[in-house]
Amino acid sequence: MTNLNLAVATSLNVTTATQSQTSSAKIVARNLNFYYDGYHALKNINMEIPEKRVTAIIGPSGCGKSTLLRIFNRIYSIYPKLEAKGEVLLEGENILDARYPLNRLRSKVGMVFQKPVPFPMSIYDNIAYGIKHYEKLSRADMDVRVEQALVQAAIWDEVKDKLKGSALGLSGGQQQRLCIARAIALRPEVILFDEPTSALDPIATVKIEQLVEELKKDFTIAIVTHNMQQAARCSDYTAFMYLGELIEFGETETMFTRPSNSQTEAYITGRFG
Ligand SMILES: Nc1ncnc2c1ncn2[C@@H]1O[C@H](COP(=O)(O)OP(=O)(O)OP(=O)(O)O)[C@@H](O)[C@H]1O
Repeated sequence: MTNLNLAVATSLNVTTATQSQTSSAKIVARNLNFYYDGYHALKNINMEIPEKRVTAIIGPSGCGKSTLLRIFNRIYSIYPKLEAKGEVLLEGENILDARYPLNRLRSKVGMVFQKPVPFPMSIYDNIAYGIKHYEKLSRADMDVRVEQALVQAAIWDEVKDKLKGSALGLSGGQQQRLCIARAIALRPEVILFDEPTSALDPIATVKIEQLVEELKKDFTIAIVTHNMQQAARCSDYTAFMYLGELIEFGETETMFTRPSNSQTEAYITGRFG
């Protein structure tokens, strides 16, 4: 502990270690390699994302964090010349297999991006829009689903009186929670967060972190973050990546207090990256 950044270490959620022992793997990456037009961006990644826990993916810029996250919902497949090799199993099925239907994958694995991008429509329609793609609901059932998603994303009280108002009129933090509500509304099993607070002020950031903590009761969560304190505060497990490789994976408390790899320790303590 003495060598480590005390501010980060003291942020740790110490309850997580005991919780984590009972969780099974929701996503399993096996011998995963990824290439951008021949450039080898991910090198033989083997890791497990535990169910209904928060897994943080950390590492210096360009190490492959976002690439890994995006493979988990196969976003890359819309671009030519990008290739994944190996397996990513979601509940035992390989989602990299082209026969795994993209529609099914997108309904099971939601994504929240760095910059909130609400659709240019009402708050209500932002949530209802995605649901309509997958389900035919009556007006009354849709109202219930929209409300549930907004409640679960901790934004209902702020928007319940202006559901017909434009989503673009919300603050950045509110827009990000709306985007989280949009993902939740499809009832996914996994939610991927790609630096969800990097465009937000500290107060909005705290709200999102509290929300992530709350959401793990119902969802499996993976979050890419540059913020060590955020990883320490809101994750149960941490994956440290460097130059396209997974260097260390473990319980967050252990990683931040007793990392087994010297590169992990150097990164966590701010000596590089
Ligand atoms: N579309 C692309 N085409 C070619 N190379 C890419 C592309 N996207 C990413 N890369 C390369 O793949 C590697 C991993 O990038 P990635 O964005 O996954 O890293 P990261 O750890 O998320 O970085 P950051 O923290 O800066 O967002 C980097 O070397 C990057 O330059």
